[in-house]
Amino acid sequence: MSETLPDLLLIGCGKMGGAMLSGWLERGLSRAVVVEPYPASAAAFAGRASIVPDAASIPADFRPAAVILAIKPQEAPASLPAFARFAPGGALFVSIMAGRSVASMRAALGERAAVVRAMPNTPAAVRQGFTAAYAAPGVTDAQKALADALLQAVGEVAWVAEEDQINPVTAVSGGGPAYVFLLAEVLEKAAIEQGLPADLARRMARATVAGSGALLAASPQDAADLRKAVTSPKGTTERALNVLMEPDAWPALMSKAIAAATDRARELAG
Ligand SMILES: NC(=O)C1=CN([C@@H]2O[C@H](COP(=O)(O)OP(=O)(O)OC[C@H]3O[C@@H](n4cnc5c(N)ncnc54)[C@H](O)[C@@H]3O)[C@@H](O)[C@H]2O)C=CC1
Ligand SMILES: O=C(O)[C@@H]1CCC=N1
Repeated sequence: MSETLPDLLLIGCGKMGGAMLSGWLERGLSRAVVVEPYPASAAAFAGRASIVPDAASIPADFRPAAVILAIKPQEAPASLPAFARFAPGGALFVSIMAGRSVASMRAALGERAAVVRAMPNTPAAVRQGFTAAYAAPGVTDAQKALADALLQAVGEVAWVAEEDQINPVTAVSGGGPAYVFLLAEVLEKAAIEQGLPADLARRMARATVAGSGALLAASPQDAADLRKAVTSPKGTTERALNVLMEPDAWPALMSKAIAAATDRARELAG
């Protein structure tokens, strides 16, 4: 992997596109053009990337190696045709849109467009993301290597062999940070209910989630073993886990939640 990432065109600089751009800029990017109609969304990148409001304003001489599609999946049919002109030049389209299928993107970009579907997550902003990616037929080895380098620049990467596998990935790791942040929220609330001051509850919840994540990242042990290491026989944690791990509690709820999100990703195929 080269030290500096190649020229990129980012379409949509919202929460996820912005998170990835932060990571790429930190890593070193030769040139980035960002198409973002709402100036406030991209304001944090002024001076570090060229920000333009629409496809017509992209500098005529700009030849991006990759075009990152980071708009909402519902906006793709109306927005993508304006970028089809980059396909014949060999640009790789990397879509992070939930659900939106390769077939529907090629309907807008041209049937020969080289497309990778990737599903990152917001820890990419601190280069600790996880992305699973799928390379559509026709993507060359060099293009796949380019996508891999871009995605690795903001965290860990895995490739899947079947396009549909991106949909459960979207449910698990794409949305996963939201479930972890929800854990911090409900832990804080429960601490306050037990009489702790609000500022202490907030600090405890954040530090516990962040510290546990750091331990999990650093440890070769399974999550279950790290859990068991906290759980003294006949102790306090065991009492809490008896509630959380009842058959209709966390395990069943998580299965139901992930199935619901996977179904929604499939609905967004287009
Ligand atoms: N937020 C997340 O954690 C993740 C989001 N994604 C995917 O990333 C995509 C973006 O999601 P978010 O960043 O959350 O949404 P967002 O709403 O924060 O960002 C979308 C951005 O696109 C801009 N935009 C709209 N139309 C445009 C156009 N025609 N040209 C250029 N920019 C345009 C909007 O102004 C906005 O800033 C979605 O497809 C989503 O499925 C994927 C993984 C995780
Ligand atoms: O909620 C969503 O649809 C997007 C995809 C994964 C995370 N955010």
